[in-house]
Amino acid sequence: MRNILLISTGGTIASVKTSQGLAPQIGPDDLLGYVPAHREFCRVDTLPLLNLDSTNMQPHHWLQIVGAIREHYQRYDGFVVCHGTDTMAYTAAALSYLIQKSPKPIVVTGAQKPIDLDVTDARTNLLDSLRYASSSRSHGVVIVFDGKVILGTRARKERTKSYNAFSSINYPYLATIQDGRITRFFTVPVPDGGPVFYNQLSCRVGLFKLIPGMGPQLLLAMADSCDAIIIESFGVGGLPADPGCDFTAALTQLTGRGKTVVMTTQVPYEGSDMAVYQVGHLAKRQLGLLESYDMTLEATVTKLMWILGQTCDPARIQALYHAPVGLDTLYAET
Ligand SMILES: NC(=O)C[C@H](N)C(=O)O
Repeated sequence: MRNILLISTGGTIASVKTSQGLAPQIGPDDLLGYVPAHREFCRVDTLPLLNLDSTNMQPHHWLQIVGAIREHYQRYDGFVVCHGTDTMAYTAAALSYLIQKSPKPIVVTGAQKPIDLDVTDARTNLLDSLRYASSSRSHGVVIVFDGKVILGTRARKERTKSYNAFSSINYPYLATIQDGRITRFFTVPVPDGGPVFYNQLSCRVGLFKLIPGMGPQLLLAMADSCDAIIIESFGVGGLPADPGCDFTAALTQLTGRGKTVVMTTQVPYEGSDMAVYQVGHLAKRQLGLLESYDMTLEATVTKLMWILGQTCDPARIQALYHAPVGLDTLYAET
């Protein structure tokens, strides 16, 4: 029988109704009490780590989760982290950078409805997660939700209310879980030499979402508090150069100040490719912008936080950014 550590951090799964709306109050022992069938395939210990609506989840909380997994890594075969859905994709991506090459599974899960309701997705999600974490064929950071297994670097919350809240972006689902049966579509090889833990992040990463008519002033204002700025542009990625809102001078200024600037897209699927159009080509070739290609925004943000936690050397930042981690990108730029 496999030994699993269940770590609770709050979220709807652990919430109860209060006069001010849902608030997380159910601890991990009680969560486990709702899924007695887990006893057929695993032994579970519990760790009440945090009690947050995931809107309040901060990078220092990610480091706390990593610290807990690191401390108990040798003692358990797998880990299940119960988490709110709102920022779950960020946490799963952050854990994928902070715990690399893990031969043991680290499953992040949650629910759209509290576990104490009669009609809820919480019990299925928790039981599926324990089952996936109990398999010797599982490893690395994943989200298990609504019967799907999604790579930690590829998840995005796409629905605010439905049970099928999460999608895998620009990458197939690893597996489905239905009626207790895991169907694996392919096996991601376990990298040698793991696990590798990291314990530093930088919060000096910002996001600038472009809308028509917006000038570069706000972007420039971000420079004081950010070492890396992600520009969420249109289509495959480009920068306006209209005389009324020309971004060229602002970008030259930012990169001249040593800022890392990454282009990503507002379009949900298929990613960026700045070389396609003149509006992107110039920014990439002349202004030295990086781009996210097929990476999710969540992965781009947390990868930059992880990189800036280690170095401020531009060449090293670029090299780390372009090196795929946890299959976060299928593009390798040299
Ligand atoms: N479904 C949920 O878990 C939403 C909740 N607000 C959270 O992210 O903590």
